[in-house]
Amino acid sequence: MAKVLISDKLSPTAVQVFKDKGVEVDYLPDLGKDKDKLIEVIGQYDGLAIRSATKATEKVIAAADNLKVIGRAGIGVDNVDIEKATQRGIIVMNTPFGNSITTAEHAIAMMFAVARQIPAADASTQAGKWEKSKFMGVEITSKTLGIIGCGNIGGIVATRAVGLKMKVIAFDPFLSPERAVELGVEKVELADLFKRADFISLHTPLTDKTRNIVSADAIATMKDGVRIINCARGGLVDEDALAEAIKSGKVAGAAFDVFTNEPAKENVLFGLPNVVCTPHLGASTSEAQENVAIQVAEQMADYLVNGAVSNALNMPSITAEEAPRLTPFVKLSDQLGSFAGQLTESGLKGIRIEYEGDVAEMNTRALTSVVLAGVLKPLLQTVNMVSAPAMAKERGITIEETRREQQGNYENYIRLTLVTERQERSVAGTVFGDAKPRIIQIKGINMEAELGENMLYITNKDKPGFIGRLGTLLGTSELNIATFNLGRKQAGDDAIALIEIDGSISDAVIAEIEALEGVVQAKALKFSV
Ligand SMILES: NC(=O)C1=CN([C@@H]2O[C@H](COP(=O)(O)OP(=O)(O)OC[C@H]3O[C@@H](n4cnc5c(N)ncnc54)[C@H](O)[C@@H]3O)[C@@H](O)[C@H]2O)C=CC1
Ligand SMILES: O=C(O)CCC(=O)C(=O)O
Repeated sequence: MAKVLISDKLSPTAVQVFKDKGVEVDYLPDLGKDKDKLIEVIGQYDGLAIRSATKATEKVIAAADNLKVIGRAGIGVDNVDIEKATQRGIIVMNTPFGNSITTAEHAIAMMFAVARQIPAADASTQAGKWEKSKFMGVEITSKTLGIIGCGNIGGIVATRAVGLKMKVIAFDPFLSPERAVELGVEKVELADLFKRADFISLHTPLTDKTRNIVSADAIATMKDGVRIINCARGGLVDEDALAEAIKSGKVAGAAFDVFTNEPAKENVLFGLPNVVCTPHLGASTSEAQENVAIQVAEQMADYLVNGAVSNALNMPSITAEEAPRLTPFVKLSDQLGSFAGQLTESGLKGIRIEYEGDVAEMNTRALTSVVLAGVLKPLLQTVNMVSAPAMAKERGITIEETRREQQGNYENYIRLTLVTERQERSVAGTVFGDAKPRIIQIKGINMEAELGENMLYITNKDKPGFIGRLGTLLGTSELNIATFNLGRKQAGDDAIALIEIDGSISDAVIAEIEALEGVVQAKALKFSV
């Protein structure tokens, strides 16, 4: 039974979802803060469910010998080393929509708070002062809100702000003109946004491009009295530059939920006039936490139990509905990759995968990942379908995928061609109605073979007497033949034999086979069945 660790505070519903789906679960919500303890125990688990306190660092991942999936109950995955997880074949998934409304509402709440200085006015009033003239605010109606990053959360903020009668402008290189119209926003360039906005709200991830997107230079181009809201990620705004701009009066206020260093026990913005801060509360509503907890548990359990993949950041999705239909093709892809990989001895330069017929309509991205993992496995023991595309890329192997409708007799087939420094070698297979994968062609030679755990692959000169000699040798070596498949192009050409053996084939037997008259190549191949 798969076992999951929840190492951050997650709604208890997640525990129930895991249990209902047949996954064992340990709920240790404080463990995420104790990185040494996490490293000590992580090796026992197949899944790790987290929020933001747990840092799935390189060290944690290196110790995670059984880990298959990390699930983030939330959106940002900057607390997960995705590259290292991918290299170890661990899927990283998030819940991209479960807390978007809640976070957008927090941004709107922060905009009001900074427009009307509500926190400071509250503190003053409850302290018994009645400082009515001190807390003069501004209306937001008819003001311009500049949104940087107009994805899920930015888009919700935009529609709420339009409802509040604001003029909304947005900078987002991936925002299509159609979506901008749908949201009621004007798409603008960043420099234009800085010049025109009365309020600026950030909603991008933190990347090399977005780090300090609000810099000292950017602030200098803004309107005097601008107010800045950050409920996305610390580091999007240069906090020192903003602090100076608040002190000088250039910026009239800032509302921050996220900080460059978290937990933010101290920060250059703290205590400045009209700065409103919350401790990364954007996603903290009961509704959002229930949503993300249920969603992450369902996604992780679906993967661990059925192989369905959703919202993975390092792997194509496989829906629960398509997983059963895809399963025989996953097996075929694995067998083709493994077959070709085990026969490849010289430097691999390129991999071509052709999908024809029914299979071309399926999730070929996932199948391609499986093929790649099969090909690379003889070289890289730890590779799997998650890590294979990155590992192939790292090694400069080009991947070409083509898909077409049925043209020949087979309702579906997959042909894999490996391009090495010396040659091109191809192998093709199909899945019949019985859901069993079959090899149908090797190096252009037709045959129909099912692969078992131990296979003997032989290329030989097609001359009389060879099969007899081989049979005798296998018999005297006490190797029982389970199935025997032969193929050749024309009489007298090279022929191929693919033989299933009950038991493993030693190097000594392979050497004896190689010594038989007419043998060009002999190899013992192993498959997972
Ligand atoms: N404060 C909190 O508790 C929470 C914070 N967040 C954070 O909010 C942010 C936004 O989340 P979502 O809207 O769900 O993400 P999303 O992926 O739906 O949207 C992000 C948008 O940023 C845009 N973008 C990327 N690079 C850009 C650039 N250089 N300039 C301008 N736009 C750029 C993308 O095109 C995309 O449309 C994330 O950083 C996420 O981690 C999310 C949930 C809760
Ligand atoms: O889990 C949380 O409280 C933080 C949520 C968040 O920052 C995110 O989903 O990106």
